[in-house]
Amino acid sequence: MNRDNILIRYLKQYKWRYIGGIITLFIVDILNLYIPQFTGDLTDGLQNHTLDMNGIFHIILNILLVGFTLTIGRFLWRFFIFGSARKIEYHIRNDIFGHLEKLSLRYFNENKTGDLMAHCTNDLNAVRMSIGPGVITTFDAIIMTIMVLVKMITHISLSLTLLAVIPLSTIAIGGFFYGKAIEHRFTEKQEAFSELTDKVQESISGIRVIKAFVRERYELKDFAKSSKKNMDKSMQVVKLQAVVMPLLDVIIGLSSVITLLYGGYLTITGRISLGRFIAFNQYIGMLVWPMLAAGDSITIISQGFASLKRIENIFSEVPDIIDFPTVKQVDKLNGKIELRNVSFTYPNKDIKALDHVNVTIEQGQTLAILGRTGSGKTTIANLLLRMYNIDSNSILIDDKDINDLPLKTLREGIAYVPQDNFLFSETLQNNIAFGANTNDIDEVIASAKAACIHDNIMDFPENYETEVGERGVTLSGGQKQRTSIARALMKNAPILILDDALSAVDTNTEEQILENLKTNRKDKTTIIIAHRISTIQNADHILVLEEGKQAEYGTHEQLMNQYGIYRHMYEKQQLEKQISES
Ligand SMILES: Nc1ncnc2c1ncn2[C@@H]1O[C@H](COP(=O)(O)OP(=O)(O)OP(=O)(O)O)[C@@H](O)[C@H]1O
Repeated sequence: MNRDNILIRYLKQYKWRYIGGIITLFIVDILNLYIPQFTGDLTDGLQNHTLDMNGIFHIILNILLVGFTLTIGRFLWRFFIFGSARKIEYHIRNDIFGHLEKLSLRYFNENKTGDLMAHCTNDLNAVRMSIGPGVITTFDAIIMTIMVLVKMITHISLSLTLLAVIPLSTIAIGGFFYGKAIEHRFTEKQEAFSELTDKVQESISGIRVIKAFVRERYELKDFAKSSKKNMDKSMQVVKLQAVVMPLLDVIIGLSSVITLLYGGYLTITGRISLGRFIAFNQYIGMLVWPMLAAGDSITIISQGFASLKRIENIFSEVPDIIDFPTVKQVDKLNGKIELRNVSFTYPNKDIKALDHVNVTIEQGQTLAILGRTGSGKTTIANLLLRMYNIDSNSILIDDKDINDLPLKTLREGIAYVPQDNFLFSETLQNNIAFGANTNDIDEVIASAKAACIHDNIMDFPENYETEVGERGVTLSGGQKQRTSIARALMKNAPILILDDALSAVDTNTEEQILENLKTNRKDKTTIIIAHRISTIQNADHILVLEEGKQAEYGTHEQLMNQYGIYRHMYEKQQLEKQISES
């Protein structure tokens, strides 16, 4: 979708409203032209004594009627065009969000949250301004200019009108270069704003760390730097406007002086009447606005284009984790998993996160993954969830290549407890029911009981209605972890992945949760990533990773007999246990 297509697609949807708005604007501008004509007729009538009181009332009535129609017309074009611009802004914002949701983790690893937020707020605002006030100002300026010129030529004098056109042409030429310059400066201003938004977002999210490390002063300095950059870039836009706007005034002033001089001469020499001279002055006054508006509309539209280009960058990002053409019709998973010689390197990294890993788990079995930090455990979870693409026939689920499974079926078939236990700023009930098709409180309670968090929740004043704050800040680490387990259990998926999900619970609770899993997840597959051998020793298969490589693989007994890393870890942990108990 290129930049023109984005706008045209949305504008097309509202074309009748835009056409209605522009026609109304056209009518308003035509009617506007009659007011100078009426006042001119009034002046001539009074000067030549050709008007009686009835005639005066008649002209005033006409002015009032035109005034009334103008009021309605102005309401209508505002309603049509400003209303459509707001609606288009609403649609683009939703579409950006929808598109962002389709993009892979790679995109979010490479792009900052604050930057994306700025696209959805500030840039969209600039686009709305260009398709609302920008459109109105441009059309109004063009229509008004043409009409006034026609009226001046037909009603007053061709030579006078030509004098008025000369400054107009300089504005048109200058406007082109001004537009380019303002678009460039505005892009820089929006980039600085993105950076600033990102700084605010990151600092507020990390406020606990900032306080704990007493980095408030440093952060403030850093923030002030971003804020200054934002101000400087805004000032560059303002400076350009500040130079150009008075120049417009000068051009307009010069044009008025010349035309007034020449118009005065024509009146004195009797070539035009006094009434026409007055009407002409009013027409000149009516040309001032379109000329000023030309500056405004160039600014607004150029800024809109600069922002549209930035928004277009999001839309042009093609989602890379999608259903491939080879996708098969599969509605649900059973739970057999096979990793065949899996090797994987993260985008923009040289080191292999996984290196020739081979694992087979039948439906209903449990696989435990052990290994030092950074050995590739979470990477296996990422690949099973297809957060990143992997070569065909490396991972098979239910004997089918993972790339041939519909993404929806795959992710619906896996319940995942991530390491960071992210919770939404919602009630506990809604958080636990997040991935399930129901919000039923009995099911929520059953899952919470299985995750050993129910008793804690019942101690909260509002029980399951308790709001957990942003990212779950009002809960302890262990409570967050068990809520996250409850959320995964409630999904009741054929495959469950627990990524270091029992690290913040004591050994008794851990045992209880593992026991509950055994009964609740009979015939369902479970992958447990852990550091404690006590967590995983009953698993059907144990995979020990070392720098992405499959160091050991087997059951507890088999690995104990190998006298390798696993046995070493086991003995070390046993010793630690004995020391802590003594
Ligand atoms: N999004 C990413 N982009 C680039 N490299 C990554 C990314 N995530 C992880 N890595 C790298 O891949 C390797 C394996 O990371 P992974 O998260 O799988 O380790 P892990 O065994 O789960 O570690 P831990 O026990 O600390 O959670 C590490 O070297 C890590 O730096």
